Amino acid sequence: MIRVSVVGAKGRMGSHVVDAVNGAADAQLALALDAGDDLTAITPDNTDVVVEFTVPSVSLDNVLALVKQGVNVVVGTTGWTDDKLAQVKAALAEAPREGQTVFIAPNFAISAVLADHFAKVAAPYFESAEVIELHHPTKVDAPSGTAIHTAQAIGEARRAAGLGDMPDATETDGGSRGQVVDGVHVHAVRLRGLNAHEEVLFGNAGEQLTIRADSFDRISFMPGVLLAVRKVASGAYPGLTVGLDHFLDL
Ligand SMILES: NC(=O)C1=CN([C@@H]2O[C@H](COP(=O)(O)OP(=O)(O)OC[C@H]3O[C@@H](n4cnc5c(N)ncnc54)[C@H](O)[C@@H]3O)[C@@H](O)[C@H]2O)C=CC1
Ligand SMILES: O=C(O)C1=N[C@H](C(=O)O)C[C@H](O)C1
Repeated sequence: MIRVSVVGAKGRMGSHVVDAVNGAADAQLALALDAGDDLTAITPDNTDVVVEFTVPSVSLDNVLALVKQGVNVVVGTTGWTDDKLAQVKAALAEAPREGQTVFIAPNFAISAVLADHFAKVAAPYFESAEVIELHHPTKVDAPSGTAIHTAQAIGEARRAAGLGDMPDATETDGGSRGQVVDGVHVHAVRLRGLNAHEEVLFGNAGEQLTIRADSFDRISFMPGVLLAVRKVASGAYPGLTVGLDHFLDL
């Protein structure tokens, strides 16, 4: 039995994770904590893997504290920058237990992970690429962590293929062209009724490729969360790993 504690357990994602762990034959819920609860209650004596879904402003501090407390962490919260990832790596280097793991996924839905992968494959073949993410209006961050990850993957693939800047004659822009992430324009839509959606547009003269992933319900993230919990509990991924693609045979 994998003993799983959930941090952010009262949130939209955390509450689904509590249900998913309770419904898994090989996992059992240890602690379910939320804002104001004492994180130091989580120790290797009661927990094998912590699942952290909180808010970008607190996630780094939670992860650093949990690493210091000797537990493995699966993180779904967004807001990760290179600087924050470097702090996690440094904390892991000083971790009290050998082989401790932090796993961070911008997105746990298989549709989103595959969309990201297909975008990486397509990127070298197109002159233009833009990312549009569409979410529920209660989301606090924009653009989404997934869209940033996708844009970075496209930027990296374009660089590796020796592609230059994308064609764009815009001379005046009051913000309509979106946020530029690694040379890729990213647009965020917030609309009542939506959950989590992403569209990647690729263009060449006379043709377009659209890759789209839709998460209609938060249950779509749960198989990925449980996969990550199992992989991390196996001890086969010491250190920091980012992206569910590492656990899929892509
Ligand atoms: N990686 C993925 O597949 C997904 C990631 N997300 C990300 O997960 C995060 C959470 O999203 P939601 O669940 O929709 O947000 P939410 O606002 O519904 O839940 C956040 C929870 O964290 C709690 N919290 C705040 N500060 C805390 C602290 N210091 N310690 C413990 N708990 C604390 C809040 O009280 C709340 O219950 C966001 O960053 C979101 O973008 C959301 C969906 C999928
Ligand atoms: O806040 C959300 O809902 C989501 N957040 C993640 C992100 O920012 O990419 C993952 C998914 O898009 C849902």
